[in-house]
Amino acid sequence: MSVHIGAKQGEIAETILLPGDPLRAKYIAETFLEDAVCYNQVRNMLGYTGTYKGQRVSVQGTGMGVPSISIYIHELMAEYGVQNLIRVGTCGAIQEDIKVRDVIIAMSSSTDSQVNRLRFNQIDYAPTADFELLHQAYQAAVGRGLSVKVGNVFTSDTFYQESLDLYKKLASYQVLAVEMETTALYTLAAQFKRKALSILTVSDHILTGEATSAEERQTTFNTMIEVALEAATRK
Ligand SMILES: O=P(O)(O)O[C@H]1O[C@H](CO)[C@@H](O)[C@H]1O
Ligand SMILES: O=c1cc[nH]c(=O)[nH]1
Repeated sequence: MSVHIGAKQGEIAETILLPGDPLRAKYIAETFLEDAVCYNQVRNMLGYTGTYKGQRVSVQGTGMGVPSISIYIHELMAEYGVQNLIRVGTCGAIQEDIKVRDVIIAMSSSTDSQVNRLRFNQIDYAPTADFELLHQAYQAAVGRGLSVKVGNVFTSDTFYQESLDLYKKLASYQVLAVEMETTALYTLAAQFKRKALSILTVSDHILTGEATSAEERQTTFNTMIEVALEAATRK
């Protein structure tokens, strides 16, 4: 096992879905994977491996924020050889034409986290999605008639803000939504020369206050998972 993941070598697939919430990992495994087996219960950060349309796929909770996801994806790539990493998360929209339940594919991510400034000696690195995964996910989403937006998202170190001024400014520079992990995912995947993508369901609108019910979130969430699995397993 690695420090935070209790799996034996070979128990984790090369392709993995990454929700923040470990109970969402359980839900995905039970709902979408066949013969799913739980490989991790350390810190209750559940991880499962099963098959989707005959191909091996894992799903691992990452927790919330850059430090937490960084630990899990570092170990998944360094210790378990994971190659394709797709975050399936929620986000808060900041564009007027984006509504709750829409699906966003993060082409790139801006951040207020200092981790990349530290990593790159104060320069601004631009964390970017893997183009092939992005293209496959976009095609899968459009093929389902989904309202999907592709663009820059903001990875924040804070969930609660005292003022919305920064988000209004980011919106005016075409940033689509706010979440808390994508910058770390794209940067670490690049470091390890692996493929990564973030697909996000809009759970709330930060500027209008619009929010989804739990039932609505579930339905949209299912569609997003199908898009992620299709993108991950397309040949
Ligand atoms: O739904 P998940 O994947 O956890 O993602 C979003 O939700 C959490 C905040 O509630 C943060 O982790 C944010 O990125
Ligand atoms: O990080 C997040 C996720 C969902 N909604 C938000 O407002 N922020």
